[in-house]
Amino acid sequence: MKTALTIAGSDSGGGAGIQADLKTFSAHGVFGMSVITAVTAQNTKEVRGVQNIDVDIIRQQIEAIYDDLPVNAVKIGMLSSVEIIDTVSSSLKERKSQPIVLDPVMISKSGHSLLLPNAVKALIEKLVPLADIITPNVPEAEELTGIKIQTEEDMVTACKKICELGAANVLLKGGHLEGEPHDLFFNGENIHWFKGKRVHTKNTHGTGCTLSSAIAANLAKENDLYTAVKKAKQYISMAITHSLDIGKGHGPTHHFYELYQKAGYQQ
Ligand SMILES: Nc1ncnc2c1ncn2[C@@H]1O[C@H](COP(=O)(O)OP(=O)(O)O)[C@@H](O)[C@H]1O
Ligand SMILES: Cc1ncc(COP(=O)(O)OP(=O)(O)O)c(N)n1
Repeated sequence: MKTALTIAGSDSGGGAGIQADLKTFSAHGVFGMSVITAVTAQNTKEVRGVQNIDVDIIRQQIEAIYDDLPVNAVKIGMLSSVEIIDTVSSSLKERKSQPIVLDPVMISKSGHSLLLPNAVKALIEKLVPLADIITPNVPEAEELTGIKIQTEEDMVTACKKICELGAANVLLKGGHLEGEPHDLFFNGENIHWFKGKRVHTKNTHGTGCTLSSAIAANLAKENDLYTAVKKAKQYISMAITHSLDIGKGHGPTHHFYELYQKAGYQQ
């Protein structure tokens, strides 16, 4: 069985973070492992509190996994401080080889900051060059590049700038723009649009986490990067189509393996 590791924060409400990642891995038939970097007190409406995990225990979690278990792909999510970014990047550098998907989590849908402002520079310098692909949403790409993104042309300009920052590949998610949710893939040379159809629902909590961990799961299963993104886009579209109307805020994406099989999702 293939394996994937998520290095991210815990969402007590189960819709985003580590919980969304592990559900996504399972739905792909991939064995999931986790390194928890922060615990959030969160539900579909709000983030009430955040407790970062001590960097020593973050390092120990990574070492415990790599000293014993195979890791076929890694997804990085919420790493909120410079210290945590330094710890994770230096530990992963030592362990090389596996593909890394970086979701540069900055702010939750409910508006809570999940990355300290002084940590953006560390994310760019330490994590971006380590990743095989980075998957910012529009506000995150704006923060990384300083470019205001309002159109698909702006997305192209921002993707190119993110590659200049050292990213090998970029998937800039278009969910925050008006119109259909088209995501732009740029590999440093060519662009490709992964087109979506907007599902008119408020239940989109954890969409970014779900997409990035689906890419990681598909990479763990030895798909090439383009195919991994293509399948992940199919997966997130279904996960939003069948999202759950639970909680009083943004309900979560849906992750049942049988549902995806019935809908014809090609694993
Ligand atoms: N309402 C929607 N219907 C269909 N796809 C969507 C919708 N909202 C977002 N997406 C897709 O979900 C993925 C996550 O996008 P986005 O919401 O922009 O990221 P984030 O959760 O990081 O803010 C992208 O592939 C995006 O195109
Ligand atoms: C613990 C934790 N990590 C990441 C996020 C952000 O997740 P995302 O998939 O971008 O979903 P929304 O917050 O935008 O719904 C999070 N909320 N919590």
